[in-house]
Amino acid sequence: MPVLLELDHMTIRFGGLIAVSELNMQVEEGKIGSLIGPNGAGKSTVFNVITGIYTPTRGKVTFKGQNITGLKPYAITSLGIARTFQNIRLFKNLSVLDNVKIGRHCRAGGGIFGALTRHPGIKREEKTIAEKSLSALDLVGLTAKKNEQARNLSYGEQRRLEIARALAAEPVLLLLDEPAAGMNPQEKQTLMQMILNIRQTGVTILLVEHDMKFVMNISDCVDVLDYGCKIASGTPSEVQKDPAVITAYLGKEVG
Ligand SMILES: Nc1ncnc2c1ncn2[C@@H]1O[C@H](COP(=O)(O)OP(=O)(O)OP(=O)(O)O)[C@@H](O)[C@H]1O
Repeated sequence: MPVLLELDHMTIRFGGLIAVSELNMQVEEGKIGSLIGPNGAGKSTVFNVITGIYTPTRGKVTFKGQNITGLKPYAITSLGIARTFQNIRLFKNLSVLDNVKIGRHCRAGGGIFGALTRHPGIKREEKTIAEKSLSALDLVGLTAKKNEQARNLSYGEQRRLEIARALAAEPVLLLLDEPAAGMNPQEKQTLMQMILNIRQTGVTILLVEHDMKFVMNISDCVDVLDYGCKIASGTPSEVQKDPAVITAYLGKEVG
């Protein structure tokens, strides 16, 4: 499969701390990749570099063959990378559907003038936003709750709503930061099926996740970070057997 995302010797420092060092990593089109590692290993920092929140100190990020290093977050989103965050970031007083529509803003071109004048192009655009948002809700199984206030959803549903919002941007690559955090086993099962369904639609997925069972069950390939350095990379079964990974997770079960 062609490589969709590539990090080439990506390094990022915060003052004296090297948070990620010389990271080489690839995500192939159509795959589910995972980035794992103990607390503070640098996983979220990698997501923040890919999405343009941080500019790497050294190295390069390539997406669909284009160098995206140092581009602004909105530019990266409009090229086709969307993400969710570790903590829930919903507008709790808005409806479920409106929360998803917000995720679509990067694809909307009408601007404030068009919105105020109710230009016909804007009406068409609003129709597209509604349709795309509804299909994102369908993918995460929340269609029936579209008119509910986000605050009334269960925890697992709120996390799925965040994924729908990211999907509304019609990403080619979806980054999920600890999607299973805080979920019960039933919610994790639903989430896993949902991620597989999203992949079926052609979206490539990269996740950061602490739940090893979840990672090992769903991933095509796994990269392991420890103290900002990549210590292993491979299929789930290769990574689980890797002595460096076992040492990094000493005392914890990998898989
Ligand atoms: N903006 C920042 N300024 C200074 N240091 C930072 C910043 N962001 C991250 N770090 C540091 O970089 C290192 C990597 O942090 P990061 O959050 O990427 O790890 P992580 O693997 O995602 O951890 P966790 O699993 O706990 O979320 C940590 O030592 C962290 O304290």
